Amino acid sequence: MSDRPATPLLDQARTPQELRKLNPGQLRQLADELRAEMISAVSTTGGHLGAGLGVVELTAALHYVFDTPNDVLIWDVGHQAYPHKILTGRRDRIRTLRQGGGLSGFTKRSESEYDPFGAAHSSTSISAALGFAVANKLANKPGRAIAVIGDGAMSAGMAYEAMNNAKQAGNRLIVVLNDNDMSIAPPVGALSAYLAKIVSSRPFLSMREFAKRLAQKFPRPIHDAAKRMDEYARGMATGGTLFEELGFYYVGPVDGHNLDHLLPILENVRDSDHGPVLIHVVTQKGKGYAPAEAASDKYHGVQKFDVVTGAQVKAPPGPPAYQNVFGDALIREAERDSTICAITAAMPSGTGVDRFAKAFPDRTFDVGIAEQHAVTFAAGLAAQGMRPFCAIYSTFLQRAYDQVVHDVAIQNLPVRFAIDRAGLVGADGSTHAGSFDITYLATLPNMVVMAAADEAELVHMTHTAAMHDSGPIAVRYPRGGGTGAAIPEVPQQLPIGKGRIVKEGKSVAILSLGTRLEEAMKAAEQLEALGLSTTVADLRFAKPLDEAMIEKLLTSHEVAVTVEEGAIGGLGAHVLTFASDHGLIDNGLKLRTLRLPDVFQDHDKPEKQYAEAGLDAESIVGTVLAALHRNNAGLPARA
Ligand SMILES: Cc1ncc(C[n+]2csc(CCOP(=O)(O)OP(=O)(O)O)c2C)c(N)n1
Ligand SMILES: CC(=O)[C@@H](O)[C@H](O)COP(=O)(O)O
Ligand SMILES: [Mg+2]
Repeated sequence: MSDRPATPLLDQARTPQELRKLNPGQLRQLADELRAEMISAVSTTGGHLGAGLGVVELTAALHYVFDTPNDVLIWDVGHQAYPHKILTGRRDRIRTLRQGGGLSGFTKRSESEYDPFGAAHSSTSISAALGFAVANKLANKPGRAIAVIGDGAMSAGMAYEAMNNAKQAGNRLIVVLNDNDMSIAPPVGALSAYLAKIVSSRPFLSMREFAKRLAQKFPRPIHDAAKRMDEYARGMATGGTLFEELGFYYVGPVDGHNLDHLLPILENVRDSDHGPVLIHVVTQKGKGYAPAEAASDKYHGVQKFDVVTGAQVKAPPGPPAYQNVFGDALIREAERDSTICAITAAMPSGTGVDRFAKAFPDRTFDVGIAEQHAVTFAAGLAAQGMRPFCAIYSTFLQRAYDQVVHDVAIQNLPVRFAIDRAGLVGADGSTHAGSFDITYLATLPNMVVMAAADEAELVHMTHTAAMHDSGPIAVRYPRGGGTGAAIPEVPQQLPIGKGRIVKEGKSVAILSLGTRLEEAMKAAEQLEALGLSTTVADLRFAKPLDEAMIEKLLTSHEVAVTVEEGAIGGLGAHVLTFASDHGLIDNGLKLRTLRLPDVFQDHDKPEKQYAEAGLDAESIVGTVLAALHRNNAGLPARA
């Protein structure tokens, strides 16, 4: 055994074309180098680590066996795609991950030809891959579509809708089920138990075993490929019955870290002339990095960290995160009221429901990545007398919009929606921005929509929601920590549809919603310094509006500006409509609405995103001065 260090291989595998020039025996070393590179990169950027560590071998094997990008490779969610990015020409930029102007933390079409389909919201990969496969078939073009979907993502209904429809793709569609027995939290539900049963009840499918069974099954050449595949799949009885009943040929379970097994099995599936095939690959989230393997969350999402110790660089101690303020406030409500319960869609820690679960395990429901089910499940609970809090990020609630309309709002059921990650979220970028919930909820009859300006307001609004039995109600709040406002000992029940004047003034009125209040107050200070007396109102409700307060403000100030952490169609639109309906803009009022721009903003630091969106203090001041035809010195603007 030579004691000379092995020649690094990662430098020779900058693209899949280069990778495929290596011989199979070199892939083990390549995978080790790839894993080390990923750990090093993420230690400097932070981001999603555990999922990518679990698919290092799988990534190398898929790009080695399949002719990417002609064979399209679609990663579900895409948070595990850092090794994929390193092997597809982006190693030089991998340390720009999730930073302004840098690589996205998920797959993104505009970023690379090797990212045929963008992701970030889970469970879309099989549908997308099926689209590519059928398109190839219709165009009589070669090329397969491979969807890599996790066991967590496989708990969403959309995955079954796609599999139910997949037969038409034949052998052009391959689904790789990456089963690491983890979601963000441990997986839940019957599917997780089913997969565990398969994995625990039989050895990994080795190539020798695979070939032996194949030979046993087909001693004589069978010319009819369909018959061959059918017998091989059925006869092998490897337990993937659920998938076989959906029309897939199940192959597995396969050890996803054993390249000696992975490569030949993938080659066989590639060359099979029948399908679709589902390969059940078993991996370990966090594989190959001891601190991640030992962590309960397998380092799903990490801050920058010390590679040697795994110690993450903790943010300086600040106010409690909104998710935890909500979790604790809900516990207080549940102590008082035994009908209060909490539902999360696979995001217990991100929503603060994990805290509630410790206090009230019997009244906590993690339904898996199943937002549509979560909402209608909550509607059923409410219809039968419970007071359910459905805690779902703004962006993920988009997936359950029809359930909100059809099952909750139309029936006027008292479901409470705790909408975290409202507004811009920073590093996760446009796929995770909570831009639309004001628009998509405040337009619904019966719906009450609140926005917390700080953590004290969140406590009051959680209580208000708990006490609101006459129909659906939502409270939205942003990602991260609050303003440091004191957490009230006794939560107040806020009068529905009533805002509050935070600062009295005379000539300018800023109508703020949610946590833009801080910037609104800074803007008011700047405007006062320019001689413009400014009122600041925290509207608290996007629906119903505080019409009396708004009418008073609009008829007693020269300029009025609404500001919200939401896209067009939200608070500003409702205030404009109210003003128009009541003739409040007929006599020269200068009314302006500040909202998110009509673009999907890329990832960056949230404060930068809000400045870019024109929702910071400077932009509010600029809007007022422009309305008054003045410049930033407060002087009349030159004609
Ligand atoms: C619709 C939707 N809901 C929730 C999430 C948040 N989320 C991101 S990754 C993840 C867990 C995914 O588990 P799995 O598919 O098993 O992938 P793994 O991290 O184990 O590789 C969740 C719930 C999401 N991305 N999309
Ligand atoms: C990949 C994914 O969708 C989640 O991991 C998400 O990134 C979590 O977002 P937070 O970090 O805001 O909880
Ligand atoms: Mg998983």
